[in-house]
Amino acid sequence: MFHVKRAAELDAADELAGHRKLFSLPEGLVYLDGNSLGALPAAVPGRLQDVAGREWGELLIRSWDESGWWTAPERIGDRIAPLVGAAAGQIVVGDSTSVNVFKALVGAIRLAGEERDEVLVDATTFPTDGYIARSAARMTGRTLRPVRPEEVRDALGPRTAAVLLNHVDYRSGCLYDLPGLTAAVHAAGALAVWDLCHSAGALPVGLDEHGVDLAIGCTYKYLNGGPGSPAYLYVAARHQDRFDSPLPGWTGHADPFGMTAEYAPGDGALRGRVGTPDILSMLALEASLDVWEGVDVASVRAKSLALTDFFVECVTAYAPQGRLGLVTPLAHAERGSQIALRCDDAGTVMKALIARGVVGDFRHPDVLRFGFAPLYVGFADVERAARVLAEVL
Ligand SMILES: Cc1ncc(COP(=O)(O)O)c(C=O)c1O
Ligand SMILES: Nc1c(O)cccc1C(=O)C[C@H](N)C(=O)O
Repeated sequence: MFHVKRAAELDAADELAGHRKLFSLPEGLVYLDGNSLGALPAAVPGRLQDVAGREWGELLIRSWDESGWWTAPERIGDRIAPLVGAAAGQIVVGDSTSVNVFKALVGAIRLAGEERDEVLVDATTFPTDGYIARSAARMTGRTLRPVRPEEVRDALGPRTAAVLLNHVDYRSGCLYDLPGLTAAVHAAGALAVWDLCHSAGALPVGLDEHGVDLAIGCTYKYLNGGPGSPAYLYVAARHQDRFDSPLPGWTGHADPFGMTAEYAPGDGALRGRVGTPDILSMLALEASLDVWEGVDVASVRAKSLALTDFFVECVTAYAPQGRLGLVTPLAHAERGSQIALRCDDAGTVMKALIARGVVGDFRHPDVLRFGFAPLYVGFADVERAARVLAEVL
């Protein structure tokens, strides 16, 4: 009873509580998987109908200009920029995260110069980053060295060209020290490339403030862009002139409609563009970003920590002793916006939870993962999730 009452008090005091009505969520569902696929902002279906019916159906090819389709990648990049602490003109939206990992890492290796022949990658990373890093290193004649994030500082040296790191680990929910690690990478004369998939929209990133070189992230998690929504690429302004994309497609050309045989890169963020933007997904993302109007990322972070603290508190109070192990660090400075719990039969437990209306996910081999999206998850949801988890166990 204590935790039910406490949840009601916390919800009553929650300044972001009003944002939940901006989302379409099934009645009675506790959705704790916004770190994999964010919920649907209620305004998106109407906007998509307009894009398909009027902009595509009626205006047809005129929409590239008249509906602003052509400039959508940079325009939407500028909408994402304040959420990750970047000034305008440094982010371009398009392609998948995997493709942007490739652009960013090869771009960073090229910026670092020929004499630096080693690339460091987080050994515990979400697999696609590791796969792409291996290929990027192979193609550029560098050696790939996978290291655990805590080993990065010792691994840096005069050979290091670039380091690809995750701001928040997808499995453990561990938040890494982006300012400190970026500074260490710079002290070694290398470039830092950060994957923001699990932090953007959940906590302050401070790309400009901390001097990050390049970054990428998806938009379908805490940014609620929808399944397969395009990812983004950040190239710090100071690197843009020398950023040499390994995928120099025609839409990143200085004069795309000049259709010249020679490639001449465009200025600024648009140099990160490749081919024709995926307009339907991109404009769904643009509409979904309206939910951030007037939202301060610091208040999102404060609520995220309160939600995750409360979840740990409820699980500790309700769950049978010894059945669960906490994977995510308790220290706020080391925690993203998810709680990962180790449990022997995690796969079966998660299926049972989902059947009872509490959606999280299972990650091999034994992790129950719960993501807390502060714009639409409340404290009563948290209490219910912990209670149902305890019942299932
Ligand atoms: C850290 C990280 N990088 C990359 C990806 C995915 O890449 P893509 O959007 O290309 O599927 C994910 C999750 O899907 C992720 O968690
Ligand atoms: N991107 C995904 C997809 O297309 C299907 C299923 C899941 C995903 C994910 O986002 C996985 C996610 N990056 C993770 O943290 O596990």
